[in-house]
Amino acid sequence: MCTRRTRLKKIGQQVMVGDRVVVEEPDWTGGRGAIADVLPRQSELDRPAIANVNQILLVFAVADPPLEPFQLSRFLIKAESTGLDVILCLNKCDLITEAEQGEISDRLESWGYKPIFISVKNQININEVAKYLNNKITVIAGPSGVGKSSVINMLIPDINLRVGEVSGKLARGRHTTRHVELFELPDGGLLADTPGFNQPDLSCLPEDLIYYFPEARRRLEAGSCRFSDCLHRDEPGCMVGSDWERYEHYLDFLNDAIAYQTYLKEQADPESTVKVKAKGKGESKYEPKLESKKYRRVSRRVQVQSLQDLDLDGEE
Ligand SMILES: Nc1nc2c(ncn2[C@@H]2O[C@H](COP(=O)(O)OP(=O)(O)OP(=O)(O)O)[C@@H](O)[C@H]2O)c(=O)[nH]1
Ligand SMILES: [Zn+2]
Repeated sequence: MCTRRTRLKKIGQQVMVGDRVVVEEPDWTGGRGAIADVLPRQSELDRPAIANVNQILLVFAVADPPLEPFQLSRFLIKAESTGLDVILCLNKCDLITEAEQGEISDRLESWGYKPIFISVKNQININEVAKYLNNKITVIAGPSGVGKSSVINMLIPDINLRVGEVSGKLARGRHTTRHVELFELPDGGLLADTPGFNQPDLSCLPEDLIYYFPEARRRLEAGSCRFSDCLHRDEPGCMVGSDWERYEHYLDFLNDAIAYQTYLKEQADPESTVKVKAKGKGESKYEPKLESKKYRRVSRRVQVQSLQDLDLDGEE
């Protein structure tokens, strides 16, 4: 509803969903105004393109569809790679016993997570989830059919999402992957939805990957590997080791990451317009390749974070 001041256009300042802006000359009745300034962003996600997101609410189901560890791991890694906080919510707990819940809980604790078991059907722990979302900007993600729409409906009763119906998908902006909307939570805070997808694309660098595993990250916080370029595949003096459940997942994702890096190197010919700037500790990022060093911007405060391909719904 607002226009962007010419000055902002000249400096190429984009306005994103989630941005805090200064609006001049607001026309309250017409719902119009002019955006004069965009305040510094705390975070920036691609896909969905939202600024100032605080956390990701990852929703999985304990059954129907069955909880698949490798798929869960993949979503967790993708979420961790944004650098945002991750809340793991396991829905449909009405479908399993308490003992089964305990087993899942123990297992995920060894991964470095403390899942919240919920049931939209039996209204279990919904308030617990609501507390986490209070006054934060949250993006909800997870595979298809786990109950994301059901959770959103429960948290925001007047949103009128039609659960499990194709026609209801329009309400979530599913028909266009460009559509991003922040919904207001009744007790304060904003929630954005991402369309369902089954295999998020992992486009991180090999040296960053290990930091997206909390259980391995902990070991690296306790001390460094002997080799600074250690990829934690049994190198001598490695602090990470192989005695952790998700080590196999790590090796699998590492192969993807190495393939990705090879691809980037192939792209890194003089014609290429982007390059990867690796800062280590999970902070690599792309930046435009500039002619010479003196034109390069000094390190940006705002960390450009990517939640790419969270909306690979195939309709783009
Ligand atoms: N047993 C049980 N079923 C649930 C629960 N929550 C949701 N469901 C059912 O799970 C199915 C999928 O729910 P949705 O909310 O559409 O799932 P979604 O994650 O939004 O799925 P997509 O729109 O495909 O991304 C529906 O049939 C719901 O009724 C729950 O707590 N327990
Ligand atoms: Zn190592």
